[in-house]
Amino acid sequence: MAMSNVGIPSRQLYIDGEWREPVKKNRIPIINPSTEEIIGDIPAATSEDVDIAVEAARKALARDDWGSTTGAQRAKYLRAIAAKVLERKSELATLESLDSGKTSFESAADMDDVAACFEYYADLAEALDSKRKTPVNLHLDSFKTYVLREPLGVVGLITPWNYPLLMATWKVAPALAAGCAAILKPSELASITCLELGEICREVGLPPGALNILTGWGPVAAAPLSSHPHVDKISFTGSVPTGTKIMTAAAQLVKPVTLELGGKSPIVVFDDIDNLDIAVEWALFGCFSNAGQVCSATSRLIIQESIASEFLDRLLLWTKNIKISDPLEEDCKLGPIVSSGQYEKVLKFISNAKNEGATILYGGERPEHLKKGYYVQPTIITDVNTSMEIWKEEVFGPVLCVKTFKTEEEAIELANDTKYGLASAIMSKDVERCERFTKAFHSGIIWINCSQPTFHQLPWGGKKRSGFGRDLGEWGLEKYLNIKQVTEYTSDDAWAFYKSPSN
Ligand SMILES: NC(=O)C1=CN([C@@H]2O[C@H](COP(=O)(O)OP(=O)(O)OC[C@H]3O[C@@H](n4cnc5c(N)ncnc54)[C@H](O)[C@@H]3O)[C@@H](O)[C@H]2O)C=CC1
Ligand code: BAL
Ligand code: NA
Repeated sequence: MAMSNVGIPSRQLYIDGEWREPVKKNRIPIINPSTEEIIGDIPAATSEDVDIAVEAARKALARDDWGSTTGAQRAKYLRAIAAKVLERKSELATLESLDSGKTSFESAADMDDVAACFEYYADLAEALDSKRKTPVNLHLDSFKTYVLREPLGVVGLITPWNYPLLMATWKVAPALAAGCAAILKPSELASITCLELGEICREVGLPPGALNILTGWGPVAAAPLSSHPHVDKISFTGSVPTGTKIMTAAAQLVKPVTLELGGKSPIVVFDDIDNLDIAVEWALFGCFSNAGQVCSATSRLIIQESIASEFLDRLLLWTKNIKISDPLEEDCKLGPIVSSGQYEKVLKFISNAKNEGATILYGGERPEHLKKGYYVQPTIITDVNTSMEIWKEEVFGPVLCVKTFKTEEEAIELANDTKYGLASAIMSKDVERCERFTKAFHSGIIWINCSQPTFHQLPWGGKKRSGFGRDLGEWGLEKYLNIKQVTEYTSDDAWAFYKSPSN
């Protein structure tokens, strides 16, 4: 087994710029999914702590050191955070792998993305200063008008475990760039690196209360944010059932939400591809990277019948070549599933598929050489029909299901045959066909001749049951802004709607 010299820090809740013990003093064990061992614990916040954090956030907004900052001043904090993340990159990446089971290569890439995302929103924060006040010309002499972009207020950011620090950053960086005060609630399954973000904020001198980090159980530590009268918005990434609960609670207060809820994304492969192996590798990466625990995983392979057999043969060879091991081992390409609960869920999806009549072409079990840890082999399932659970439901594990098609019409129908709409991929060298599919796919993200590359300049989010609103890019910043119109009457003349009593 790969050994790590990195110790697990023992932290409290990060509230008002300092570490605070939760009011109820409870803690939650941290489990390393590759050993199934308890390696530390995190504080478990309750509604009492949420109230304290919300108050700290409100005070930060009311104080000049945060509430009156310019975008350029906030950019300095964001850049300092990015620099600290890079300084601690190797340690943070190891912590991410120990907590979530991510391969060390993927954890290190996440830390680079985290730093780059803070840098990107630092740029946008600076650019916001010139857009803060935009005059609007009405072609009327009697009015002067303008539009202000202001921080929306106190925002609740509820994030998942599949990219723990990166998904938090997709929300924290733009929220701080906008000038909001935020309360981050990471997933109880992987919170270590998000707590370290608290230490980084303390070290760079981020004004107290601008970012508060509460770890704990979802229904106890996160639900109170959705129903809190002084939380102005919720931005959430996670499951559909939890997204529904958050939206229901927020609706009672007409609180805006953005929801990123995962999917069952298709990858459509045509027989005109130039290079089979290149397409095979994208199909593999699209479903097995991060052990398939990716909201945008292209977990439905829809392949043209004429090349299906050859494609599957190559896919099998590539799949057998994937190194499954402790995520800290060199060249590991598939680590464990994040938790025992998720592991059991993935295995159940596979056994249900078998019981419904599908064929497990490869995998489906714990790898023989790994006796401990929540490992599942990369799994390829064929003989799938569209009424099966494995075709319809998000597995969130390394499980690819395969269907074939003959015509373009059939391919698009299969691709869109899902309640979700996050991402869709097409592999074809026919440029016009790719354009037709770009238009026909019902999703927020389109990949052409690839699957999964993600850039923080581009909007991220879906439609249908995958949710609404966008993270990343300028769209990821806009949602944390209040758009305020200001209309000033500048004429010396009376308005003269009513008859004046003095005439
Ligand atoms: N869209 C995505 O990126 C993700 C999708 N998922 C999907 O969700 C499934 C279950 O994973 P979970 O960890 O159980 O996801 P989840 O949706 O329950 O957890 C995500 C976050 O929501 C919080 N949460 C839980 N209950 C809450 C409530 N009542 N109110 C407010 N926040 C609450 C959790 O503490 C966590 O921080 C996965 O198998 C996968 O299908 C999971 C993680 C990420
Ligand atoms: N590339 C990843 C984003 C997600 O799974 O949410
Ligand atoms: Na963990």
